[in-house]
Amino acid sequence: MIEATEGTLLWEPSEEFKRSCTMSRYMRWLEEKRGLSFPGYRELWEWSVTDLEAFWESVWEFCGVKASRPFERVLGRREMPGAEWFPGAELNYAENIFARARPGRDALLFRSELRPLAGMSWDELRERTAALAAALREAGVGRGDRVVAYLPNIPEAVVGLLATASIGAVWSSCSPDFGLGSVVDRFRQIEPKVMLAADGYRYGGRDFDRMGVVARLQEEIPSLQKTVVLPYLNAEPDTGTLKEAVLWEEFVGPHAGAELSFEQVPADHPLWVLYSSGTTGLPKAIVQGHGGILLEHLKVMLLHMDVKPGDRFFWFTTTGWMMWNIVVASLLGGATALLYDGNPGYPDMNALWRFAEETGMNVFGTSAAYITACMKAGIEPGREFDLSALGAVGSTGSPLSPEGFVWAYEHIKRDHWLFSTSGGTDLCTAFVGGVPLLPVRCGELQARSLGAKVEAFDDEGNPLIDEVGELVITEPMPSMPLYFWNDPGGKRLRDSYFGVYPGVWRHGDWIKIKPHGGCVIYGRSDSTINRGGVRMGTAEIYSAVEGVPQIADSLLVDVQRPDGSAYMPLFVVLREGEELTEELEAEIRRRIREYCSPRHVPDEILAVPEIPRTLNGKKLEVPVKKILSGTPPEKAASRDSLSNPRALDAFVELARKIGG
Ligand SMILES: CC(=O)CC(=O)O
Repeated sequence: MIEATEGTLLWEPSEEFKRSCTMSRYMRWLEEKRGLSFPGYRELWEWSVTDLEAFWESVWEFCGVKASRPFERVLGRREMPGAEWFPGAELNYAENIFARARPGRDALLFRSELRPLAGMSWDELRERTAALAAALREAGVGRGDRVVAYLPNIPEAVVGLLATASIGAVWSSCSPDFGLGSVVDRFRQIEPKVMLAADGYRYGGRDFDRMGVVARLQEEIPSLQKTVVLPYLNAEPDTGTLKEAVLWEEFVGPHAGAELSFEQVPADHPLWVLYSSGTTGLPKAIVQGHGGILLEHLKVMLLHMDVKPGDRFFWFTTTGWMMWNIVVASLLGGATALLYDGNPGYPDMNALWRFAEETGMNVFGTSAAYITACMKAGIEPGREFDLSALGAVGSTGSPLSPEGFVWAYEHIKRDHWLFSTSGGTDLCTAFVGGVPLLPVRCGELQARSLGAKVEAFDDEGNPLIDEVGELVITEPMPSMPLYFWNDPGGKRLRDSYFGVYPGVWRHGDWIKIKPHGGCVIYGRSDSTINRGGVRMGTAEIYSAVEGVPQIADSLLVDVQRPDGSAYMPLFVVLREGEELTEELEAEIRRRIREYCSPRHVPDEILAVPEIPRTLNGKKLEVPVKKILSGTPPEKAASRDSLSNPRALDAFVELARKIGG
């Protein structure tokens, strides 16, 4: 039995592992080509966040970026917001993916509840991408136009992204289990020309026909000129109720055999739009660029996740989470990207471990919540499956508990590299996490990533070591948002990240940086709720819940229990004379499932007299979450800053009951 205590040494890379990892090769390359020698990772990291230009230039060179025009400077401007990366360069993200193609080998391996295990070779990926790109062009899509996808995590989504990027258009995806309202709130903002949509999907053995939602999306998004329907659930979906709709094969078929060409775009040309939603307003439509994403993803894949040509890389995700973009980025390392669409707990909790055996998976990435669920289910993947190819397990989404670390070493396999990693949608990367040269300690992320000057700040903006503080990034990173869509003057972007510490990125997580460089993340300091790979701001859930006539107000928090499991209660304030009946609860759950996502249906619905609010009317999500997690109420919230301090009492009482 290994003791689940934070800081316990769980695994050390062997000398051979260290010698052969790409990070070591990069260090040898720096010595040989740049005359730079570093005794260890810590010194390398210090250099990477100090001499930003030299570091990012070396990543460009070492990783062999393909560009039709070189950059004039690495950083035009260094300040945040507004840093300018690689001015002068012209390139294409998709071209860089295909530059690492391994002819005759599988680019993708996929399986879903509807499709058996199958591969797609690099040649086929190229052909399909070329055909779709040509079809999009013919449909009038050009540089800067938006193509959106309401597709599951299947090869067509990867083809869609690469085709869109190849022609310089802008990609954006939502998973088909997102409800109508969430998709409209995202896609309508960016005025797409074309939508690629699946007719439905299967999850946990149940079929979900989405043609009704697709029809409603067409009504709600007037900019759409064409909808391409992928028969995924049904061989012959009924497109009768749709306007300007065409089946996938009819759309791309006439372009079979087209040549794939790559529009050359500046580094800051928009590549895709990701979304992050908070407590108020529409989800932020975050725009990231070809050059910035390419450099950051090459760094993460090659140096931090140590993805090598021929590796089989998997992360359990949907197309509505940035980890899907990371899965696509594994192609930059020459890996085969593994895609899985379905319920990871169906038909039982071994579903993904079975997939790991079938595919000879080398890297198994998932959410901390999934590891905790496996632990609770008492499964024994290491005993039941041949995981001999598995070298690394990655965890993200929320902090992995010490028990989760120990479970992985005791029940997956003793000799593997478990990296817990953290970052987010806003940069589409992990900026704290895996380093193949360092040991794994229980409950810790190994280190801050290269080029990521992550610090813990106190309220006054002083850096902290060995104390919990706000996670900030004090130097620009290339994958930071170029801008938010529809944010003239950049006000919303500034308010979102730079409002607390001017010129410094405040991420919205709590972090402790330990003296030896390991980090512990304590979850969100804001109120985004990430469940099973679907990240949603509470504003969207409130709008679904508060649309129920009997509900006057609501509050949702996702609390992590000490054993790592999640508890997500929804608090509702009922209108005068109403009662929280079973029917009312069912209606609330139905609305959340349909308008937001099934993953955000609460564990429990509880009636409270009032929702605590700040003096300027904001719901007190973080303090309530802290109280329910066991923080003494007087430390969690200052009653003076509340408009209704008495409202806290119900939560303090509940915390006592659940032993928080
Ligand atoms: C890498 C990550 O940070 C993923 C997430 O939690 O959204």
